[in-house]
Parts: sequence; structure tokens; C-alpha cells
Amino acid sequence: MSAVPELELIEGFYNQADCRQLLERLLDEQDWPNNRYQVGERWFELPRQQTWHADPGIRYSYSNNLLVARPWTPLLSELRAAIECRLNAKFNAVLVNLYRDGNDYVGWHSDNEREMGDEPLIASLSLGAPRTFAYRHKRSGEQGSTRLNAGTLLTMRPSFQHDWRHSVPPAPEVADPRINLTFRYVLPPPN
Ligand SMILES: O=C(O)CCC(=O)C(=O)O
Ligand SMILES: [Fe+2]
Repeated sequence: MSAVPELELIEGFYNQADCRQLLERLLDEQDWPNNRYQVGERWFELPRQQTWHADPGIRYSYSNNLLVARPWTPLLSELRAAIECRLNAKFNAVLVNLYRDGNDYVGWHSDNEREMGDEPLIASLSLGAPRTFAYRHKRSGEQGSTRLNAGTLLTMRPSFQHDWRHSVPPAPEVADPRINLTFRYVLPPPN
């Protein structure tokens, strides 16, 4: 259940034992890059770490120079297959975010890049420390939030990106890491 119809929550998509193992494997296997990036003359530091994996030929300009597409690892492919099967959907890319502790966050945004087309369906799997997922309507300002526990699969329907922004705000009391994977379908480049 969730407060807005554009979001669908499936709690316990993975059980707690599986979640612990998946988190450990991802922390260990993912090769987290340096999270500093440059825009013009200025350097910024991303307030989390992330890797981007996509099928061959898929290009995506999220955060411009930060995202170099990597191949799917066996573990990421396994997660993709399980989620595709449950949701009866297809994904060709995943953004893996590591929130090292409660100081890491993602600011207000919507995932509406042109490369995802007009109807972006995004599936988001959470592992590790529970964090708050907040959303705010672009026009009315209506706000809401939901807690994303380990093992929760959140589906964001296309209209969610049209009408709402979302964020995972800092939570300084959280000491443990969280990994979130957002599976996406990016349109192949035209040619
Ligand atoms: O960590 C989350 O739950 C959300 C991540 C997110 O919004 C994104 O990757 O675009
Ligand atoms: Fe997002």
C-alpha cells in the first residue's frame, strides 16, 4: 500500500536473510568510483556513491560525466530477472546507489530524462538501512513519504515522474549503509 496511486510498494520482495547477503555481496563486488565530478570549472562531490550498468549501446546523460555505463554483473542480472518477472516489465539499465550512512542522500529530482521516453517505469529495490523516501507534487506542493525497508520493491509508475519530485533526505541518526537499485528502460539511441 502507498499513499499515492503512482507508487506501488511490495514489502518483503526479498526476505531479511537474502537482503543481508545481497547487501554484502554488492558492497563487496561493486567497484565504487570516485564520487567527485566537474561541471565547468567547479568540482562537486556526489553525496552518495553510484554505479550505472546498461545493455550494450544504451546511453544516458544523468549527471552528465559521472555515469560511465558498465556491463551487468551476474548478481545484477539475477536481480533484474527476478524483478522483470514479478512486474512483467523489461529493464535495460540500473543505477546502483550506495548511501554509506545517514549523511548520504539524494536531493529533490524526477527521473524524467528524455532518454527514458514519455512513460518511464522505474523499479526500485532497497537493501540495508531503512530510509525515508519523500515526494512532493510539482504543482500542488502536496507532500508525502514512505519508509523503504530492506527488501522493499517500489514501483514508480510513469505519471509519478511527470507530477512529483522525490528525494531520500539525510538522516544523521542512521549509521548503517543502504543500497538502492533503480531499474530503468532507456530508449536505444536513434540512427
Ligand atoms: O534511493 C532511493 O530510494 C531513490 C534513488 C533515486 O531516486 C534514483 O536513483 O533516482
Ligand atoms: Fe530518482
